[in-house]
Amino acid sequence: MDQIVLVLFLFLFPILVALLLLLRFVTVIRTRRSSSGNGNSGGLPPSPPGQLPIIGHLHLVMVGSHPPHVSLREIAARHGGLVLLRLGQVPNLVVSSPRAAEVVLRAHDHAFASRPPSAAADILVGGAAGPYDVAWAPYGDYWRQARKLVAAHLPSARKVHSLRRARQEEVRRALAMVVAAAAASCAVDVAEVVGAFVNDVVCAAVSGRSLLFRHAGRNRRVLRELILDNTRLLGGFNSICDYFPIVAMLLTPIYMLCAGTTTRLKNRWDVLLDQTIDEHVMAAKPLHEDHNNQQEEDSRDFIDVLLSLQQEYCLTRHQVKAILMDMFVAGTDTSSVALEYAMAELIKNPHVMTKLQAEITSNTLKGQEMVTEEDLDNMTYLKAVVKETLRLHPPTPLMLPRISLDKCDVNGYTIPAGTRVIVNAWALGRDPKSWDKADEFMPENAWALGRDPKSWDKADEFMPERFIHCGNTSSSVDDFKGRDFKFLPFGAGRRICPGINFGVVTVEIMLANLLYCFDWDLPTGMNREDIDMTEVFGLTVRLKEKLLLVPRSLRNVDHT
Ligand code: HEM
Repeated sequence: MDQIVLVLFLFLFPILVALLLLLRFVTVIRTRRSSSGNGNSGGLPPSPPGQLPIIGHLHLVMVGSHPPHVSLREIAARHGGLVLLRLGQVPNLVVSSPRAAEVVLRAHDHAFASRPPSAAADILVGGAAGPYDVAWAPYGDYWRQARKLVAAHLPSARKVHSLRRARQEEVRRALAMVVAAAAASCAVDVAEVVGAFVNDVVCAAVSGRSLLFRHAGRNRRVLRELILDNTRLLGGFNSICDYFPIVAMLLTPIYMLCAGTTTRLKNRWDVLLDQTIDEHVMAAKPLHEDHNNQQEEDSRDFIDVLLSLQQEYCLTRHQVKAILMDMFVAGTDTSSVALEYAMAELIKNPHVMTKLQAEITSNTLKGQEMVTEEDLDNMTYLKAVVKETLRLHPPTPLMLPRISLDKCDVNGYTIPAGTRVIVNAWALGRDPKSWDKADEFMPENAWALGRDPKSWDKADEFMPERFIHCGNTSSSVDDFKGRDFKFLPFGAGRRICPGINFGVVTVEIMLANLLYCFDWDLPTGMNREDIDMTEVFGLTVRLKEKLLLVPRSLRNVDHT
């Protein structure tokens, strides 16, 4: 098989290169005509020099020591908040300034409400009409229905509230892992503790009655692996098929090989999802006549809800599985990454940790063994710490890609229909023009001229206080709701994350308890400066090196 692929590759490669060069020639001529025809105004946004034949600007994003969101910020610093990059064959509009983000995500919300085609999503969650989940579905009737269904039943404020007891149980279970390490004076791998916790919280909400994925066991490990593989395949710039669609079409055998990895992943998902759906079907109880029975409604997990609405929404099993996969992937990795970064920043900034611990302790009844969700209401500093973490480390730094449905005008530039859009949420959160004090060091017009990275210092600092105005933060999720375009960890517009309430409360309750029950130190011999914040890029970013911290118990937690 490998030899056949090689022969085909050697035979087809020269033809392919010739075709791509021809295509490139035609594109350059068309681009020049379009720019000269429009003059400065109404032309395409600026593009950095250094575009290469065939790969375009791909090397500027992919090659080098920085992950793509950092490279893209450097490009923006030199060429502006709106830049056009040709990645492979595909034009990409990179949005890195709050003003440009507001025009794209608010003024032209409709034009940019779709997702670009993704070869991996087509296989993992796709059907005849494209992806059948919510996150990758193209804008249209199917997406509207699926999103309505998800938003009304899983992450709605009422449902999130009804799940608080289950969350508290999962917090207790996670704390037990830490208690054991504290008793033995051992370091814990923070990602492992918070990853297991978030996994169990999401599983409790999605497939509550089923223990298939929950708690230590093989299936939970498998689920974790599947989620990581999904974020690797769906994120980033490594999908040849997405950036070279003609290559994918012409070199079918190679395309099949690329697709092989994704198909194997999809098959593994199918086994787990079919098993848990079957389990639910077998155990299904007829719904009580009285559909308003709140208790009964609250006790149903998301799979119960999906199955009961399957006929009304005309959902196939394939579509049910696509939506479920979305919930596991979108709900799990994002919150656990946020928790890990929060702990990393707190250990690097001990004065913040001390202040936060004082606030948590003073807002929790004396003698109470754990913080409850009711206690969180008055913890303004905790909410500021979570916001500051998401500002500096948005778990999906480039959000999810969009595509322009129609030709439109953005800040005087013409954006052709079919342009992919990358919003760099990571760069928005560190834009020194937007974030306190950083402006002191900047001449007003420096953005367009390029800047000395040294002057990004303050915007790069972890300062939760910047979210506290007159001793108060606005309600926990207000700043996240996509109205403030310098801070978009959950995106904005019609495709904004529907899981904000769910994600934020999951992060807040776990973080509060980790700091209420324990003091945290670095392993012996390690200094704060030794903490390696190098990131691994994917749909979500994560720390490359394990964050190992030594807990010391502050109070007894009954974890039996
Ligand atoms: C800290 C936690 C989370 C973060 C930082 C986060 C971030 C994001 C971002 C940036 C997007 C893309 C928005 C856009 O294109 O404008 C998104 C979409 C999405 N998120 Fe979240 N998310 C989190 C938690 C959750 C949870 C808990 C769920 C579900 C239980 C969820 C479900 C989704 C779905 C379904 C979409 C796709 C929305 C669409 O395309 O219409 N997320 N999320």
